[in-house]
Order: sequence, then C-alpha cells, then structure tokens
Amino acid sequence: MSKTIVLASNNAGKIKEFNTLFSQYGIEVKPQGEFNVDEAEETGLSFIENAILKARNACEHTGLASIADDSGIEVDYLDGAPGIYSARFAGEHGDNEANNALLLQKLEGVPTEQRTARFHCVLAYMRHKDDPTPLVVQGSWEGRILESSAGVEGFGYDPIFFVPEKGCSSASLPKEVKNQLSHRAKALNLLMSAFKEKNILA
Ligand SMILES: O=c1nc[nH]c2c1ncn2[C@H]1C[C@H](O)[C@@H](COP(=O)(O)OP(=O)(O)OP(=O)(O)O)O1
Ligand SMILES: [Mg+2]
Repeated sequence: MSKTIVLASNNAGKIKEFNTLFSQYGIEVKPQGEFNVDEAEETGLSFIENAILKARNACEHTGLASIADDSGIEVDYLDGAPGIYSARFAGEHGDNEANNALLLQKLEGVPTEQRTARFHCVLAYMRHKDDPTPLVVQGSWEGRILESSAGVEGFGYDPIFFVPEKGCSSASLPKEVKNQLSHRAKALNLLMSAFKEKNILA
C-alpha cells in the first residue's frame, strides 16, 4: 500500500472489527488516536452527514486520507430511535450498559413481532479535507431487540440484538461470523468495490 489511511473513530469496538475487516482486503488503517485527532462534533442530522463530518475532521488534523464510520441502531417501535443518537441514547456518550438498559426499558412488554430493528452503518472516505466528492456507502443488518442481554462478544448494542438467521444475539456470534453478516461488513464491501473501480490504493 502506498499511502496511509486514517480511521476516523475512537470507538475501540469498531476499531477492532475494522482491523480484521481491512486486513481481509490487504489494507492497513491507523486509528485517529495515533495522530491525537480531537473528536469531531457529531452535529449532523443523518448518519451520512456525521460520517462526512468525522472523515473531514480527521483529514483536516492529519493531512491524510480518512475513512469514518457513523452507525447505530434503528428500532421500528420507536420510530427509528435511537438512530443517529445511539451512542448517547441514555445521556452519556458511549455508556453502552445504560444505553442497552434504556432500550430494554422502552420496549418492556412489547411483543416479539413488534421489536424489529436494524443496525445501520455509513462509511465515508475522503481524500483530503476539501474533497468535494466523498465516497459514501451504507450497509444494514436486520434483526430485533431481545428482552434481555445475551453474549459477551462485540460491543454496543450487540448483547440485545437478535440475529434471526443465526438464532442468537450478535454478541453470541463468533467474531468471524459477525464480520461476514454485519452492517459494517456490508458497507466496507461496497467501499472496497468503489476503491477498485476508482483505482484508489491501486
Ligand atoms: O456493530 C455494532 N454492534 C453494536 N453496536 C453498534 C454497532 N455498530 C454501531 N453500534 C452502536 C454503538 C454506538 O452506540 C453507536 C455508534 O455511534 P457512533 O457515533 O457511530 O460511534 P462512536 O461515537 O462510538 O465512535 P466514533 O464516532 O469515534 O466512531 O451505534
Ligand atoms: Mg461518535
């Protein structure tokens, strides 16, 4: 690979997954923490806007190309909430336990068939901070919200996300399996196709 790509994320769970996923494509990325990039303010009103804000922030602070991930969970019974606010659903950014507890509480007594939900991931690639044509791709993963936590793998909402095709929570899946099925894996697959088509990193 000829150039460094910064991964515009501070989320340890995402970074771990990306290390595995990118290595499958023979690409090395460096998390923005290695460059002391300050966290971007996620002021957008969509995953797409926030992904671009994060990618642009990382480009600006490093002078390098970057990839950002903005993701979250949409629950149908809650009209799509927590959506872009998934990381701060219960108030404090990144308090996964509180977020999961609040989501379970809001769905208390709601029957199984009304607990449908999906993970959503938007990836944005920007060559530099003024890049007028960021590459933007999306992936989603359908499932439903369990009635209690199960499993210890993954991060975030994984313990309460039921994966119908596997019959268990996403936190109960081996990492390799999540990395084949997930919203993030699907989005990255699309990004890698776009890279190929545009000879990025070729
Ligand atoms: O595969 C996943 N499995 C479980 N939970 C997940 C997943 N993917 C996203 N999520 C949840 C975690 C967090 O509550 C929110 C992402 O929020 P999001 O703003 O994109 O990330 P973040 O602030 O944690 O890190 P950063 O912005 O530095 O990448 O969605
Ligand atoms: Mg964030």
